[in-house]
Amino acid sequence: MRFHVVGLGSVGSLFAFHLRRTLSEDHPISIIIRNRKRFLQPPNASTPLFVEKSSEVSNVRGFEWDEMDALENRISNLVFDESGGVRNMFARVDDGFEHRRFNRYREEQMQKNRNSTTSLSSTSRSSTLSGGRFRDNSTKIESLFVATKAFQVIPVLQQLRPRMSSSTTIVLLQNGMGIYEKVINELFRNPDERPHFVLASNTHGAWLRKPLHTVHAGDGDLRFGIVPDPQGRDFEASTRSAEAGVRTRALSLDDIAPPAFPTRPSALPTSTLQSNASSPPSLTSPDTRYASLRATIRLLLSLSELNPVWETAENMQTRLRQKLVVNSVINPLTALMGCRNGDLFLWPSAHRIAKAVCNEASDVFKAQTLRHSNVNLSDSTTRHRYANIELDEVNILLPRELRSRELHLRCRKVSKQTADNFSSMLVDMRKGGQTEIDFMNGYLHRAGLEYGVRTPTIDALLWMVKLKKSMPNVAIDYYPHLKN
Ligand SMILES: CC(C)(CO)[C@@H](O)C(=O)[O-]
Repeated sequence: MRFHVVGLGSVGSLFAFHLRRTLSEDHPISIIIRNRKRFLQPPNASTPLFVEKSSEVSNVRGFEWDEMDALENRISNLVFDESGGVRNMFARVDDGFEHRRFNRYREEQMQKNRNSTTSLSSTSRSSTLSGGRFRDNSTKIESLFVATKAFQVIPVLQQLRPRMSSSTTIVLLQNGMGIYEKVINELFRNPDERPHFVLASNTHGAWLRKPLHTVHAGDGDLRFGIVPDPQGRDFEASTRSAEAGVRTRALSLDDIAPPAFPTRPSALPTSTLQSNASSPPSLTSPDTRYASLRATIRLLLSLSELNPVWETAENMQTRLRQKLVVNSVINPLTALMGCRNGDLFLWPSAHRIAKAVCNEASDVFKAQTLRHSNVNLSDSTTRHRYANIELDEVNILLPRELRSRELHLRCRKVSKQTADNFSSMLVDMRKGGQTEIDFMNGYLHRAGLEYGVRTPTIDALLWMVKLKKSMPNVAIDYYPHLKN
């Protein structure tokens, strides 16, 4: 079975490295790159990926490289009007230099595009140019690890969608929350045609020394959970099994699909999970639809150096929310202050801001939990009781990890564990690129509005990051006397 990886930042590179090291050579790994011009030499099967850990550098080779057409890639985010002119632009740019260069020649490219896509502009009022525009690759995608930035997921999946089906498995590895919901709403509304989704949360510290060379700076873990099946298959049946004793109830690959078809599991790494299914399904079995999901989960479990943990869907939601808060504290504060993660909590003011964010986020989670719990608010006594209580009293319904104090402790712990790192948001901002703030503080802000919870500190950080990103950093140059 073939696995694809898209997004070759620090996390994507670390993943691709460990996938290649773990999988037998019978299983090709294709790295989808968005622009070969970013490489000094076009990559090929002997192009290595390097990972540096504790000053020791290792490398692996043997990848296949899929190239998204650079021009198609850029123009796929342009929305054209009837005359072929640009109506709106969601240009995905990697840094300020790319942006400026892109601006310089976009008119020329657009002109070429207008000439070659007249039918597009004449048939629709407003269309996006997208959909499988790979120059020379149309391989079907069975399993895809998406390690791009959160804001790149939609355009990238939009382009790859023609190569996917309801049997494909997509692993989302982004920081932040709300990405899966956006993907479903914008790209896969029909549950019958929807691929399988796995949500993952990575806490390993990693940064790119240069393209294709990742520094694995701090050990963390890799938690992942399968999004419940719209077709109703229960991926967690074994955890509820009446036959198994409480101690032996665990997630089982056999709840996803029986083994041995069609992924030649002898060629996959040996899973620590034992299979107890009797016989492989037939060629026409509906289990073929779930084969890539089983193989992907099995592969994730075998990435032992990344400390993988398969979580139930419910536990995964807790993990994702916990990480969301850590990111909503550390990322904007380090990006605004221009400091390393470990510098933050040396200062009482940072603690105050972090505590306020954790309180607000925990209140949002309590309100969400209350709304989705079994508390029957149509019952007037219960409604009266809950209408008058402080959100604190709902603590009992909230997983311990999402209580304010625990969240604050978690922020401090991550800041310490990644003390020498520059956060991804600080790096994005310094490169002049887009940040993931809309999927971090932005997600909590929107949830606060939806559940009627005020989030003033979360919002202030959100607007300040946006302000910092948009305001040119020149003011001081106009007033030289202020520099002394
Ligand atoms: C947690 C975090 C801030 C640690 O570096 C990381 O998720 C990041 O940089 O986004």
